[in-house]
Amino acid sequence: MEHPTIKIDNLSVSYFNNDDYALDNINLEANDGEFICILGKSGSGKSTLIRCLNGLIQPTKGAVCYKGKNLLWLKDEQLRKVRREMGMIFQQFNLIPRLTVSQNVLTGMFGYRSKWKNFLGVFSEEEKQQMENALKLVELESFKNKRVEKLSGGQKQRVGIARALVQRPEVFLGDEPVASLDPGISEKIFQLIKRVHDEHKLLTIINVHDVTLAKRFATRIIALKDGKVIFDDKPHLLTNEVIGELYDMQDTKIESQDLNIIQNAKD
Ligand SMILES: Nc1ncnc2c1ncn2[C@@H]1O[C@H](COP(=O)(O)OP(=O)(O)OP(=O)(O)O)[C@@H](O)[C@H]1O
Repeated sequence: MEHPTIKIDNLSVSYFNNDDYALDNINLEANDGEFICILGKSGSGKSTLIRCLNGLIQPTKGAVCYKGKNLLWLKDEQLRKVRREMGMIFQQFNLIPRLTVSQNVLTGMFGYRSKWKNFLGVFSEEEKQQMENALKLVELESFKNKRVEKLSGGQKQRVGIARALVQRPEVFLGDEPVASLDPGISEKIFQLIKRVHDEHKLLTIINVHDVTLAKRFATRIIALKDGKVIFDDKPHLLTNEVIGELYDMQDTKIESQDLNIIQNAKD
């Protein structure tokens, strides 16, 4: 039997092992080809959910399964393999600032190589070619010898995408990847993520505050409120009423310009 790429069963997470749940009984399946955006107010549980998907956070109750395997049951080596198949980008980029663009991208291959090769920093011609291809896709070939600390936020996120790409991922995760970027740059980063998604036929799951971006790029939107899923459907079905409920604006008539205010109101 074919398993869903990701299946979440009765997932709850409490950071303090008490009744205060960051995620409260989540159930969902996600499959290759889906471009899922997770929406929700600050503190609604978006980051917690995305970090459960690759085992960075463990469930307090319930299970996260990747291709039919419960992450909790995997041995360290198996979990490393799963993580290798899940490229991830972050709000603060998580790059190594003093290293160059190409060195940062090459670190994305570490999961495929021996420890001593990583320690010595020796890469084959094929690996270097993979790095060049990824930099070409994110249009940073001419920056490859530049230190990452000298780059703009948008360029740093493109390095993050290239690093995730050389992992040869099957799942692409983003934890607020555009929250620190200007709207125009955010749009470009989403276009790039969509291109990577389409070319590699990935399952993409991205946390985002920007309702407009989510509606434009996602094939499915999941909305979280207080750790619970309150909407899980196609973007065009995300009505202003649901958006109002999501952001506690039920009594306000939401006009399209309000979406810009919502998306910029992080806290
Ligand atoms: N490391 C942690 N220790 C304790 N509580 C945490 C931790 N991380 C998150 N929480 C709590 O869990 C809840 C969900 O947080 P989470 O970061 O998942 O939400 P979020 O929707 O991603 O928020 P934001 O948009 O601000 O990043 C919040 O109440 C938060 O305070």
